[in-house]
This record gives sequence, C-alpha cells and structure tokens, in this order.
Amino acid sequence: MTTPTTGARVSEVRVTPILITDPPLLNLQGVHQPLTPRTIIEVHTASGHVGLGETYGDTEYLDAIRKVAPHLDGVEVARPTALKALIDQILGEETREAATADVPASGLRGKRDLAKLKASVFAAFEVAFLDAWGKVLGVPVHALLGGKVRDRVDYSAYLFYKWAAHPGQDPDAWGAALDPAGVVEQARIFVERYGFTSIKLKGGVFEPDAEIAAVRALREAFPDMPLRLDPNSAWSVETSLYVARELTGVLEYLEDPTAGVEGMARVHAETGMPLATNMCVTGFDEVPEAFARRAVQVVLSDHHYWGGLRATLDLAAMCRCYGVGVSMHSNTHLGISLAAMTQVAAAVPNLHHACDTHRPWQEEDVITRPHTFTGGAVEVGDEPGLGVELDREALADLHRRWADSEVRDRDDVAAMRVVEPEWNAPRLPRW
Ligand SMILES: O=C([O-])C(=O)C[C@H](O)[C@@H](O)C(=O)[O-]
Ligand SMILES: [Mg+2]
Repeated sequence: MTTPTTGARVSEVRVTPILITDPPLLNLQGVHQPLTPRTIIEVHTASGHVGLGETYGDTEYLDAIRKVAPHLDGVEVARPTALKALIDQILGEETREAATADVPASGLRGKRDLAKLKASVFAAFEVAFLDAWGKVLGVPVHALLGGKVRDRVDYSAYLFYKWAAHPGQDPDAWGAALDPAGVVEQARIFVERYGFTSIKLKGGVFEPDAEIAAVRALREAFPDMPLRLDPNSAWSVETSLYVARELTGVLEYLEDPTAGVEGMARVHAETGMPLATNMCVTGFDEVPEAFARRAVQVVLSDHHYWGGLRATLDLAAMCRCYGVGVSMHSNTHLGISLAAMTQVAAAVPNLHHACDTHRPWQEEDVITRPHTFTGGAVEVGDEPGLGVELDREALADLHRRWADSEVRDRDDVAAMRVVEPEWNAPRLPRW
C-alpha cells in the first residue's frame, strides 16, 4: 500500500558548521565574539526533497549532531518520533544524575544537562524533517503543526549595549550604545528600519540604576511601546525588588531578574511585576514547581532547546492551562531558524507578546531570500515546508571561514578578555 510518506525517507544528511559575523553586543558574561558558530543541517529524501535545520554550532552540539547524522538513512521524515528513540540510543539513555545535574549553560540559558542536549539535537533534525515532509506533501510546516492562527508574527526590537567596534576592527554601522542616549538611538534605528512595536533591552551590563535610566529614556522616546529588560539573573532578590518597584508601570515584563524559582517567586509576589524567563524554566521537568510557586508569568519558548516545534506547542498548551503567558527567546541565528520560529509562532494560539529575535544583528544568511520585517513582523508564508531555500554559495563561504578559523565555540568571556585581561564570568548575583 502506498502512503503519503512514500519516498519521504532520508537518503542523505549533510551537517555543515559555519561561522557568521556578530557585532560586539554586551551581556552579563562579556561580549559577543566577532565570529560565532552555527550548524546547518540538510536532510535529503529519496524523493529528491531537501529539509533544512539550523542550530547552535558549538562543539558539544556539533559533535552530537555528527554522531546522530549517519544513522538517519531510511528514517521516514514523517516520523520525528522515530528520531527521538534513535537519538536516545545514540547519545545514551538519560541517567538520573545527568537529568538533574546543574551545569551552567555559559550562564545565559539556565541549567543544562544531557536531556537538554538531546532535546536540542532532536529539535535541529525535527525542523529539517518537518521542512522535508512539508515539501513532499506541498504544504507549509505550520499546516503540519495544526495550521496557522495568524498571518504575521510580531517580533520585538532586541537592543543591546554595545561597543562601536570589536577590538582592532572598524566601527560597524550601528555605532556604540553605552548610555541611555545610545540605547534610544539604537531603538530608533530598529523602529525606523524594521517597524518594531515592542522593545527589549539586554541588561546585566551596567549598574541597575544605569539600566533603569535607559529604560526610562526608552519610555520617554517611545511612550506607547511595550518595554522589557533582561539582566540574565544578574541581580539579588533585593536588587530585583528595587528595580521591579522602580519600573512598575513602565515595563511589560521583567525577564530573569534573579536566579532560581524561589527568588523569582518572591520578586513577583512582593511587587506584582510580571516575570518572563528563558533561564529559570528551560525544560518540561522545571515547569511544575515554577508554575505552582508563581515564579514566572511568561515562558519564553525556544524550539532550539525545548525539543522542537511540536514541543513548543506542548509548552504553549501547558502555559495556557496554567494561565501563564508564552513568547519566544532567541540567540544569534540566521534565516532557517527565523523561518522555523515564525512557522511555529504562527500556530501558537496563546502567543500574546512579540517574540525575540537576534536576526537584525546578522549581516549574513544562508538562504536565498532573507526575511524582511515590516511593521515589526514577519509574514507567515504558505510555501511548502519552511518556505526558504538554501544559498549554497553562501553556505560554502561561511563553512570555509569555519574551516580556516580556530573559533569553535561561543565564548563571551574570552571575547571580553581581549579588552579586559582580568575579566571572569561574574559570580551571581552581580548586584
Ligand atoms: O534572552 C536571553 O536571555 C538571551 O537572548 C540570551 C542571549 O545569549 C543573549 O544574552 C545574547 O545574545 O547575548
Ligand atoms: Mg533572557
């Protein structure tokens, strides 16, 4: 008997590590490096279709992806569930210790463990499977996720304190942003160029009062825009209480002001400030306690580490049940990731906050028609799969850069040491 999936079996998988340029964006850990790694995945099917995936390029992820890739021959792209069992087999069954180990994820993405690494590897391939499957059937990925509930996905301007240039390089077109005036100027560029209607400032870089002043300057310059501040858990509970009180009525939400469920719960209970997270809750096993204690009011999903596009829908459903909001986190990424983020965001009914994206900071891409933001949103296409096509020449160039370079991991601390040799990742709470 023939099924709609006939021919949709994996015939070849290509895994291509690349390095992309990144501006000198500052955060709690340090500064972004001039070059940062990503991994691009191509899943070819016997029917001649190609599904694309994009994820972290750091050694740990690349090694795990390379371990899994050779075992996918013959797997049906319509069965991502089979993929999950295979990944468990290849990367090892999750042990109790591994599942609960508290390993810092370069300090910016919460706890990390084997289960989360496997969720990331699964996600990277799942996106490529869904892209290929959509192309085989001639339907967009959002149709495979239940269908879109919106035609446009809103993204937010993601502001960073930043230097004018990487050490030893020429200034970039964005200029420096190291004080409230610089932050407002950066926001103006974002709003004028892309039409964003929400603004997030990455904090944890300067003293809390300086960041409060920057948020107030944004409020004055953009009286009607939802504003967010994210110090990546840089603050003590006391400092978080202070900032939350200072910015009540100014912020839409405060993101990860302090580390851990207990502190987050106290900050919300004592100030009423809505708290968002991509650090306190980053896996399903962390949901029950955080929700029960009302530690988070908005979970920032991220298919790259929550376990893919269908897992993102599961998370959204869970948030809906508990009256918790849902939006989307991002890391430095290119167009394949943006396409995947947009397809799943289109299918989440309870998405009421603009999603994060780093994409405007990237000058390069590996797709032939990079997305455009109009009115701060990306249109949800109805082309088959993710609706993007690989730019093979660009991919080859960025891979050559990777092959010619020694950069293999994102390391914001090392990048900061170029300027401040004594720099170490700050101990938390920093303030
Ligand atoms: O929302 C967040 O916490 C992030 O986006 C984490 C990122 O690593 C961000 O801090 C960055 O790119 O520096
Ligand atoms: Mg965050």
